[in-house]
Amino acid sequence: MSNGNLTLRRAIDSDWQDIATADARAFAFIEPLDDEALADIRSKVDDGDVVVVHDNVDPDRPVLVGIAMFYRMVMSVPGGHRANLPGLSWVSVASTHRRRGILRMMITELFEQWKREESVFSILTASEGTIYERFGYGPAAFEHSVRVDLRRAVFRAKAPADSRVRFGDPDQIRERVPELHNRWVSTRPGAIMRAPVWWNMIFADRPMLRNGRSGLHYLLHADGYASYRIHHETESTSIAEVYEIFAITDEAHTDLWRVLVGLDLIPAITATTPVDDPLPLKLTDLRAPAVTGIRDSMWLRILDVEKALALREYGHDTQFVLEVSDGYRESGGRFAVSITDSRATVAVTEADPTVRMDISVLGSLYLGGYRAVDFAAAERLWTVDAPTLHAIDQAFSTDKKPHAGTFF
Ligand SMILES: CC(=O)SCCNC(=O)CCNC(=O)[C@H](O)C(C)(C)COP(=O)(O)OP(=O)(O)OC[C@H]1O[C@@H](n2cnc3c(N)ncnc32)[C@H](O)[C@@H]1OP(=O)(O)O
Repeated sequence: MSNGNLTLRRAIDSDWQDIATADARAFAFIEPLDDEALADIRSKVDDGDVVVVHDNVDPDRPVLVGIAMFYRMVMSVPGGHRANLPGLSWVSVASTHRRRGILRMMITELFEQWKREESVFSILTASEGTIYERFGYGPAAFEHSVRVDLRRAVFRAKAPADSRVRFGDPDQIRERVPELHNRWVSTRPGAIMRAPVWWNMIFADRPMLRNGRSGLHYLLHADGYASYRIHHETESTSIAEVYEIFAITDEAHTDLWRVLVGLDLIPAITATTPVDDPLPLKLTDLRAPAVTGIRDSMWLRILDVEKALALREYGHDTQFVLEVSDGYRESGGRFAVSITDSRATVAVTEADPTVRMDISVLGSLYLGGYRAVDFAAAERLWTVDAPTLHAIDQAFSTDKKPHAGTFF
């Protein structure tokens, strides 16, 4: 594909050093990824899933000015079904070439590929909140940043007589952690499964990506694990930063957090948690874990409304005619939706709509991260009457809030 002096093609082997340089500039890294870290990334993506744009004003010296790629990922939807889907990532355009339509050119190319491949959804983690809605993505999962004050963190329940948590040695970690994570994926909508190549990068724990923090310490439980780093917050104080904590059972969640809040000689722990994490309810002082931030951790784009609606389970049986607008592609239309025994049958219809919304709003509702009543209050979702809104709200709500668990 070409557009004036710009050409778009799939990446080849010799592009990767330029990709690393361009990526470091675009994302304000101190240094480009080194050879090892770049090899880790390359092991997770096929060059055929990476698009690059060159400026050919000087045909002897084409300059790389745009990159976009996608990972082939698997995500859990409400009810536990796992969907294959492209995860858009590494999107960048050189500062010298911004706002000339290069992002749009690359996304259009990838959407064409996903159409050929009959993808039902696409996901991404967004660098800014204003870029991706125009392409039909909606914020779909959120996470809290928390800082736990260890002087105030006391569990209500007594500690069990026997500790059920152990530090893992490297062999145990490699053997058990991927299996525990895979079991956790089934417990949350929006949870992203990790292929073995993703684990290689995590277990390699490259010093370059630690930003001066310690290596990872792993805590293992029969039904979960946690990993954390120590870092100097001030010259005289170190704190622990939880890298990840995934618990399949409530008991494992309590046991792992009990060990973390019992770490010696540090005043605080920071962590990223699901927005409905029960830790504050387990402590005598609910203010011990202070929420220091909330982040839209994953955005979802529905590419095929009929298939997407039929894939998940629902919290309430109902019928409605849904009109979806899609200003970027042709995924919208009118759909008769009938939910019985938590499953939906969906068919294209000419009937008058009883619910209307943009495709990005449907993406935001799909995993249960937002409620329909909130979008109605924001005047971004219309229903024919209040009972219809209530029914839609009940149908799309989930017991647990979505949590992706993997940044990409
Ligand atoms: C999934 C991910 O990888 S998220 C990471 C995204 N990358 C970054 O944040 C790295 C730094 N930023 C960049 O590299 C670039 O500024 C990009 C990729 C965000 C945008 O690239 P550009 O080529 O300038 O975008 P392009 O000109 O195609 O713009 C497409 C549309 O998005 C809009 N847009 C682009 N960037 C932004 C922005 N930062 N904020 C708001 N709107 C934006 C444009 O106005 C344009 O709107 P329109 O077509 O509806 O009129």
